[in-house]
Amino acid sequence: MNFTKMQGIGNDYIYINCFQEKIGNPSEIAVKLSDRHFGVGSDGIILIQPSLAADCKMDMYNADGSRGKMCGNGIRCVGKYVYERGIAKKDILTVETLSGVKTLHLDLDGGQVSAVEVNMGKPVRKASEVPVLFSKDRVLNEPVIVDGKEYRITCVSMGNPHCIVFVDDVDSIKLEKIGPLFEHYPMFPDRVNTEFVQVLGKNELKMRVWERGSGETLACGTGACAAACAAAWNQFAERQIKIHLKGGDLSIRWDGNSDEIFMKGPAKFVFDGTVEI
Ligand SMILES: N[C@@H](CCC[C@H](N)C(=O)O)C(=O)O
Repeated sequence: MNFTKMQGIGNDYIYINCFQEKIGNPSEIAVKLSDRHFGVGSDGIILIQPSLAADCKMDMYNADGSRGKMCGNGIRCVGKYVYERGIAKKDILTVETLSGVKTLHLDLDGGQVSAVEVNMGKPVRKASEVPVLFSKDRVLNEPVIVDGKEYRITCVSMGNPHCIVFVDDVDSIKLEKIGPLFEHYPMFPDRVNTEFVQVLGKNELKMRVWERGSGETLACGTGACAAACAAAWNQFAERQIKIHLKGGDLSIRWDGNSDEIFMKGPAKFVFDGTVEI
């Protein structure tokens, strides 16, 4: 099978062009290829497929084989792939995802895509949409006890579920230990992506993420949007925010009129390859 490895600020996935390849067992392939010792090595796989509703469709699987409904860093890479590999030579693209059709604006530089802005849609702040078992309709800065310590959580759905935890110092968080405890916390029946966020200023956040199904990743696009929303919602920050993640920076803008969140950042090819599956 032919594949292309790509990354968006270090959140790396294996992209499979399903205009050409047919795969019947994506979950198994995600587990096999994502393995960093016995496979290609990635945070998961993303299938680029034909769509009746948009220029293409994206179907993503985490490294453990579970399916994600949306992937912010992945969708920017899909935009670059679709444009540069000639599937749709348009600087405004639409991509169908399990959480709806998203519109992408490509920045072009000498025929190459240098950055992509994605309309990520409206954040959903209802607890039932995350989904989270909580007596309140909205989970805003609520206390929870994890591993004997109190954390304050805010829950946001960006098509996929996020639990945002504001902390004083993200670097001191023992993510390998605390990440899985949040992911499997009984309050989240579908597991959850957890973002630990430090407020650096009204327009600047620093974030580390433990992703459902992939563990610590260098960045999470939907997580960055959820963190921006949670920060504004808690009045810790304004609606235009730069977020520093381990793998690089994302610019997030939450439009006050439309309630839509726009995420902008880079997308890069790493290499093309062929693998036996
Ligand atoms: N890395 C992604 C999100 C991938 C899916 C997530 N782990 C889930 O299961 O919801 C991003 O950049 O948004």
